[in-house]
Amino acid sequence: MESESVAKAAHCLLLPFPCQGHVNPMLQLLKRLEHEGVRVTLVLHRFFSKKFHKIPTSIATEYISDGFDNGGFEEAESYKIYFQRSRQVGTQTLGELIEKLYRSGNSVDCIVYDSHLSWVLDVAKRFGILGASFLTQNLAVDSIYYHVKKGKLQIPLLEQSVLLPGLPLLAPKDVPSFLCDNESYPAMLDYILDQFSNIEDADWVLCNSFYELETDVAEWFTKILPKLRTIGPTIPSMFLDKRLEDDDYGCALLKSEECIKWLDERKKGSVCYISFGSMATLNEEQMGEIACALRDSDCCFLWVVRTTEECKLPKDFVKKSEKGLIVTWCPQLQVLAHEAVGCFVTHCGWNSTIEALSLGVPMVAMPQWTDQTTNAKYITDVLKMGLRAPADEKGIVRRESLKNCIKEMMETENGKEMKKNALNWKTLATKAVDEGGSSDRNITEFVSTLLDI
Ligand SMILES: O=c1ccn([C@@H]2O[C@H](COP(=O)(O)OP(=O)(O)O[C@H]3O[C@H](CO)[C@@H](O)[C@H](O)[C@H]3O)[C@@H](O)[C@H]2O)c(=O)[nH]1
Repeated sequence: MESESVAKAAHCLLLPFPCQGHVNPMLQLLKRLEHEGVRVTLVLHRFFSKKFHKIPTSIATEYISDGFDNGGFEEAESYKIYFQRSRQVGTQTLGELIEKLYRSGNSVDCIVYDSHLSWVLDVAKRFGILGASFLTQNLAVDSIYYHVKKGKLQIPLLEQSVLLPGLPLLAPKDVPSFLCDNESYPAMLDYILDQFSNIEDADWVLCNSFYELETDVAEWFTKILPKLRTIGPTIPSMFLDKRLEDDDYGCALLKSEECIKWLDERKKGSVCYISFGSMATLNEEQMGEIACALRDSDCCFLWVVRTTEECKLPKDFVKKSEKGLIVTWCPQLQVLAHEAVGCFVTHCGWNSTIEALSLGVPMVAMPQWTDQTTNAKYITDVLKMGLRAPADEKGIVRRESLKNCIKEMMETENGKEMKKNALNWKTLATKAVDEGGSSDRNITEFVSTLLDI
């Protein structure tokens, strides 16, 4: 009876930004809210839902349109056109969805939306619904963008370093890439900054980070945004506090290939795992340098090369051997949790970064763009659990540099020290989400607001 009345009390829509790196943390929050007795509906962009390899049937799912139902960003003529039209059509179709739900007696109390979809807050307000903005990048990056949006940091950042409250001194190479080069992707930069156009009006601001990880910047930010709460790492409980069983991500854009059996046959700490996430595209020269670094390294390797990137591999490169395995997609958390994995060469997407620190895996940072440059700075200088592979004047990380970084991580005392630091972060991350931890308390506080409605 009790759970029935709770279920009636709160219905929350969760609306992720349509890409893998944004849907994963939202799904974890969804499962946690469900676990606490909140009724949740996942709202997906229609084009995005078609890309999924699997969406669990247990998740109540609804759809909205962004005006590009067949291809999303890829269908639009430009980012600018996509962002304008998706805001307009999204506003309309989300409103229609809420009305439809009302008519079927399924009224909505709160919408948790990816902060990149800031227009959702206007829709929530129009219907008198609570709006919770979900920051899927970390507070350091959010703070930098916030300062730019509020006119407190002038861009482009050329030569000068930046010092902001609660953050280390950031050289131009450490700030989000769009702030140094604000001309290549002006529409994308505007869109990113727009996360902070109305954030003060959100009823809640949730962030996929944890207090112990970003204490100083969290303290500063909560003075500006009193409703800001860290709720991460939003990775499946089975990899952290183990409170929820059989709790994998559940939604995947791509089908994972078998690689755990291959890892099972490798020695503890002997494999270097390489992945550049779901979006980054490397040029052929860079792919060739990575291939040679891996071929010439003493360690084994597991390398994720998405199907769209495979044509850039050197023609004669062997895809499966004793030493190495190339897959098009893998169950990354299981891979990072595997004892054979000794280090992770990463593009430093925030999910990959927080997953690696939650599983105690040291990293070699090869940031490509956006927030990844700032995450790389954190991995090396703040978390002290990795090295940044130096790039040359063309922006390419050469084979010798990468090989040396991998060797240092896997074979030296310095590498051992970083592994120790990584394991320390793993402990702190687990504590944050475990019962009574900082993120757990913040989620409980958020849930109690929903249940009080
Ligand atoms: O073979 C793979 C490779 C990746 N993943 C998962 O895919 C996600 C990738 O996310 P992330 O590391 O954040 O990279 P992107 O997909 O590139 O994410 C985009 O979104 C992030 C969150 O905003 C940003 O930090 C990144 O810079 C941006 O590129 C992670 O959960 C991984 O576990 C897999 O499951 N299997």
